[in-house]
Amino acid sequence: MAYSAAMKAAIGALRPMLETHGLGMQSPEFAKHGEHKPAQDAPLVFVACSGGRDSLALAACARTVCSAWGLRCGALIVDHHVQDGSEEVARQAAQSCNALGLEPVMVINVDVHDDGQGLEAAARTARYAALVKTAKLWRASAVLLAHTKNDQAETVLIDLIRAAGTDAFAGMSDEQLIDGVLFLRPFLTISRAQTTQICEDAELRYWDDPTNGDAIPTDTALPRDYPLRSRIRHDLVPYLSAFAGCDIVERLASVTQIVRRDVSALQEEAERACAQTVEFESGIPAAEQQVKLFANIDARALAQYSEAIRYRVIAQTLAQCGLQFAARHVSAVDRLVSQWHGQGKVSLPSKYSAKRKAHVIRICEDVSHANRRCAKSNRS
Ligand SMILES: Nc1ncnc2c1ncn2[C@@H]1O[C@H](COP(=O)(O)OP(=O)(O)OP(=O)(O)O)[C@@H](O)[C@H]1O
Repeated sequence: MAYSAAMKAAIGALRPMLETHGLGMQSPEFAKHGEHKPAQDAPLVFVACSGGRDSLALAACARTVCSAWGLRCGALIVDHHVQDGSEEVARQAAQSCNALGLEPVMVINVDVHDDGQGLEAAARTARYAALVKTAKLWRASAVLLAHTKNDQAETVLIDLIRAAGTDAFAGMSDEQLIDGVLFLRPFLTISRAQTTQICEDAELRYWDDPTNGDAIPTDTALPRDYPLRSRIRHDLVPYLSAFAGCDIVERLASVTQIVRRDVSALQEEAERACAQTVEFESGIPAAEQQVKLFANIDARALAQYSEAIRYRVIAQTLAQCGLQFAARHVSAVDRLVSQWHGQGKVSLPSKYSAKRKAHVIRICEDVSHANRRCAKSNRS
């Protein structure tokens, strides 16, 4: 395999991230250069591979690093069956991963149900569920995702368009625990041009998703029915770069690194505040329905915190109750905390509402407020 500058940069990004998570060299005997056969019970790292340039480049780099350090390295390819020819794309991706020497290489078929969130979001939900399930089954130490610096910049712009608040500038995290499975994004400092170069150097045949709009000339705007991410990549990013006279991907990606530090400090404080002021309890499940979570917020205790922390605690609480809420719901609940004058309940999505009685704000289904006995809190 050719060790181009792009490959060296990508491996340089991957190695410290694996080491940070205890996935470094498995034995001093692996200090010698070259490939080493991992022990049967060596930690297993999976690459989530779509067959695109980014994840095939990651597969090549991960296989190189893992075989040098005595780690096992496999690939998970999810076939969503939502596009024509997806079986062939998955088959080709599996073939490339096998040829690179990854093992095991698995194609996972998923059913995508669009319950109103949109096909793209439904596919993502199904994909992560499949990755989590398989990673657990194989007791994998980590699943690597190939989001690049370009994906990061596009994510910031998408979130800004959707008015996601401060966290929009933080972009994606380079590590994330989902249902107990560690997901790592080692390529957030690597560009799409670099992953393309790695694939070309290694003669890896990658697939370009037609909805990315790569086939449409750069001077023609993508039709509005293309995914937002594709339109941002194809139209907005080049426009912003030309407008600002700089590489806007580079700028946005470096902003995320700065903001992530601040956001994680705020988030840690919010989690502490949440532990001190919110209690969750299970609602009574209707037949065959999932148990719903209700919450009791100690409004007097929460009022001691700054607005920034209060908003995070409330947002976190609503999210944990499984609600798809908007910013206006958070500020309305906050008014029960910070501008309390005996006002009525705040209506929330999914037939939930928030109602304050004495110093306790109870968040539950509307019908359950009626059954509310005096909400107890062990704090006064
Ligand atoms: N079908 C899939 N199977 C397994 N992993 C996937 C799949 N789709 C996406 N991923 C993982 O999620 C990452 C981000 O997905 P996204 O759809 O944003 O990227 P992509 O354009 O498909 O990236 P790539 O160029 O690697 O294919 C991918 O790089 C890959 O690691």
